[in-house]
Amino acid sequence: MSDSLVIIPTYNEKENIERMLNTVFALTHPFHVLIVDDGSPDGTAQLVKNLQEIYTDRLHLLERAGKLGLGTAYIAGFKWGLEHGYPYIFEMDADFSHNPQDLPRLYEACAIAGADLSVGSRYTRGGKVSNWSWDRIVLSYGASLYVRLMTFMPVKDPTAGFICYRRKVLESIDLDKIRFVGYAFQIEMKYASHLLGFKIAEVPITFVDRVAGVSKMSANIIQEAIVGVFQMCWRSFFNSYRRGNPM
Ligand SMILES: Nc1nc2c(ncn2[C@@H]2O[C@H](COP(=O)(O)OP(=O)(O)O[C@H]3O[C@H](CO)[C@@H](O)[C@H](O)[C@@H]3O)[C@@H](O)[C@H]2O)c(=O)[nH]1
Repeated sequence: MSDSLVIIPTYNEKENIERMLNTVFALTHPFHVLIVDDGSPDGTAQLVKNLQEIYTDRLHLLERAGKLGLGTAYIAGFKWGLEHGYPYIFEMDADFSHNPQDLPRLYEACAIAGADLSVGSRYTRGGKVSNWSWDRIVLSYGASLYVRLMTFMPVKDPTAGFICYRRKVLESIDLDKIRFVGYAFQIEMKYASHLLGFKIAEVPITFVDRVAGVSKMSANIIQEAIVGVFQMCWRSFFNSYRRGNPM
């Protein structure tokens, strides 16, 4: 048994997933991995099944029928991780935009330094973005500013998707109340954690744009974030994300 589960959502990541898994499993800390694949037409899930023959106890696979969005993939993964008893549960992209070598630093920020969740942050001191197009930088930085102004969250990179959660955070949040399915899901999870009083630490990382495969960013995802953040703040005025509270 390991104390750490890394959830990696995948949609058409055949070009990245084998190298990613080999890298994670070569780390000194004995991370386990759960792949949540949404029926990738490129055969990502079959490749993961082949790798399960090598990484028998450490590599798990959840298959879903179709592309249901990043947010619901993580929610399914969180529920699986909680059911299987992991004390620390991580989010990470499959495409090396998050460097798996940074996983131990996120772990230490929680397990040693005492944060409830640690966020791999591009916009905290020491963090940066490498080889992104200027329009993607403007969009991402603008989104972060917008969210910080709307929510008053003390998090410089609220859209970040490289995270370590202590299980108590995921147990406290009513995961069925998380409404965003796209990347705004990242904002909503941090917002819920913040409202419930959990201690959020930002760990500086360098985010590198993917070299293989394509981003799944779309106009719908951006629209969900702009309109949705406003609705999210409004709703939270009246109700709580805490498990057991009506919303
Ligand atoms: N299962 C599943 N996986 C998905 C889906 N959409 C994307 N993914 C997976 O989610 C990861 C991130 O997808 P990308 O499309 O590469 O994301 P990105 O544009 O680089 O966005 C990253 O940065 C954003 C902030 O700038 C983050 O908000 C986002 O979570 C992600 O880390 C990849 O492993 C990808 O295969 C989906 O519908 N279903």
